[in-house]
Amino acid sequence: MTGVLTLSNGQSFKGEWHGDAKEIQGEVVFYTGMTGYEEVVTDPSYKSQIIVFSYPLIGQYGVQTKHIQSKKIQAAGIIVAELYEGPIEKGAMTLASFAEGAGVPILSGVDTRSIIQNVREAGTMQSHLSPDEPLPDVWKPIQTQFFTAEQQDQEITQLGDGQLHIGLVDFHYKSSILEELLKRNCKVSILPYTIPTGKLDALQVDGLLFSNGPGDPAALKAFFSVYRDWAERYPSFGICLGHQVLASAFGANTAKLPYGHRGANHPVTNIKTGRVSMSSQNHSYVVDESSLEQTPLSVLYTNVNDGSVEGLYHPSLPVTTVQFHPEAAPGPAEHLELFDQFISTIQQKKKVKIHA
Ligand SMILES: NC(=O)CC[C@H](N)C(=O)O
Repeated sequence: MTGVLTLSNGQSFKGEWHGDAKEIQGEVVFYTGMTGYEEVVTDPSYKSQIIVFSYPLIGQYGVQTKHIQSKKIQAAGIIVAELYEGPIEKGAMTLASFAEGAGVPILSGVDTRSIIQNVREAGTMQSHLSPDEPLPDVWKPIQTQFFTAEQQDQEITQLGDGQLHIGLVDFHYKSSILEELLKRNCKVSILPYTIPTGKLDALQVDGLLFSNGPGDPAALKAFFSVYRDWAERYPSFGICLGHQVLASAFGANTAKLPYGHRGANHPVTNIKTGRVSMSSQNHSYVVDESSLEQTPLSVLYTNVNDGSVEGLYHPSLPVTTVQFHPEAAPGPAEHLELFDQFISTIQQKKKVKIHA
């Protein structure tokens, strides 16, 4: 069956339609990594987006549950130049059957380069993906708000039984972030982002990790003063949305990039050491550097390509944030050391506390 992607700038692209899904609308974004489609489509930060993969062949190693980042496919749609449909390793399933089971359409055989050129020129835009359905009269606005200020009826889940107790502030975390903490022998409490401060304090965590997540960080505005209070009292590490939220909590502003950074080879410079390293990225929003003047935070990393802010630190508190993804799932593993640094900062602080 044929399907068609129509961008809100009027350009349309025909391809082969896979699955039973009907018409969907979503923001088109593109991912430039050569591998990692299993992690990408299940990463909650891609919630409701239609992902175009720039690498020309996708699906070549199937899908294995050990790589997936959440319970389901989070992307609204998947667009590839060529879809590999098998044979695949025993125990894996094809990307097509994984997506079909999740009700997520794949459009293959599409000129992905041209779609990406459009997005690079016009910016990320709303799009319509359907099996030859007529275009809608009214385009839905791009969904950017994924959080509500109401108290969520979410349990606190505890995993691991290590000495260090980390609170993972859950903005729809990737499972590999949790795994990095568990690998380092931490006890982890997964905290609803709306957890009341009294309840958090009662848990007596040693540090907080503010997770990745979908959409606009401004959607969490109602909590910024609460998160600032937490970060001033607990060693804190923010990843991607967590970085944006912590920066905002300390008074910074965020802005939307024209087409975002999504890939596995984004070079960043550590301002303190001058070292350039490769990072995995997936974001649309960035911290506005000029707004940092109104905060106590300083820049730790910048993006080599466009100079945007890629990480922050607090000069006197154990607070570090990164816009990129140190958990490297998928992507280069050279920033895994940031988890070690987070843990050792907490350990040092605990030692001081014990000997004080
Ligand atoms: N990976 C993330 O946490 C993404 C953060 C945010 N949703 C953005 O697009 O900028």
